[in-house]
Amino acid sequence: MRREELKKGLIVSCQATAEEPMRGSETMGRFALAAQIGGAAAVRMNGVADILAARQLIDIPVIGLIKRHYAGYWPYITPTLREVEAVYLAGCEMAAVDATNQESPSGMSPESYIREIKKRFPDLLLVADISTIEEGEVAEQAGADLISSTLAGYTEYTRQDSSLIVELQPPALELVQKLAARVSVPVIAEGRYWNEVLAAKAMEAGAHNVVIGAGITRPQIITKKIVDALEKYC
Ligand SMILES: CC(=O)N[C@H](C=O)[C@@H](O)[C@H](O)[C@H](O)COP(=O)(O)O
Repeated sequence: MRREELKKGLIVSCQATAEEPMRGSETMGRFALAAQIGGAAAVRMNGVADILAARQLIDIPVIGLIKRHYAGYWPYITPTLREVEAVYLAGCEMAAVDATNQESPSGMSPESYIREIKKRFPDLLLVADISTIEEGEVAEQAGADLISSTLAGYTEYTRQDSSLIVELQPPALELVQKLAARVSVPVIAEGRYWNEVLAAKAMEAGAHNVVIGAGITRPQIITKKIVDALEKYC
C-alpha cells in the first residue's frame, strides 16, 4: 500500500486487554467490521490473533501492532524487530511502533530502529508512535511514513502533573498542531479523542487522521464516563 492511499479521517482502534470484558479476537474482528461499515479509513489492531480475525472480515487497511512488555523496559508498542515481523507476516499494510526516546529492548535508538524496519520491510507503511515533537521530527528523518501522537502523556517526560489519570486527561491537540506544521509526513492524532467533537478539532489542527479507541471500543469506559456525568442526579 502507498501512503497516499490512506483516506483522511477516522481510524478506529479495536483493542482490549486481558482484563477487559470485550477481550476476544472474534469480538475485536467484529469491532473492526463495524468500523468499516461506519466508514472508517483504517483500523488499529493489537496482536496477531486480532489482526487475523479482522483481516477475514474487512478490506480497509489494518495498522498492526504488538504490545509486549520486556522486563526492565518501558517501550511496549511493537518494541523489537521480532514483533514487526509478526505484524508484517499477519498481512498488515501498516505497522505502529514505539519511536519514543525511552531505552528500548531492541537495543537501538528510535532512528536506527525505524531505518532498520524500513530496510527489512520496505512495503510496510511505518507509523511512528511518539510523545514529543522532537521524537516526531527524528522519526520523519529516519523514514517513518506517518507520525502518531499515541504516546503523548504516557512517557515519563510527558506525563502531566495532575490528579486525573492519564486516560481522562485532554488530548494533546497542541502537539498535533505543532507537529503538523513541522513535519511533511501525515500526522495522526491519537490518544484520548473520545468523540466527533474532539476528532474534528484534531482535523482542524492539521491531522490527516484521528484515532478513536476507548470512545468506540471500550464500552465499560464509555459507560463509566456517562454514569459519572449523571451522578449528581442519582
Ligand atoms: C497508550 C497506549 O498504549 N495506546 C494504545 C495504542 O495502541 C491503545 O491502548 C489506545 O487505545 C489507542 O492509542 C487509542 O487511544 P484512545 O483509546 O485513548 O482513543
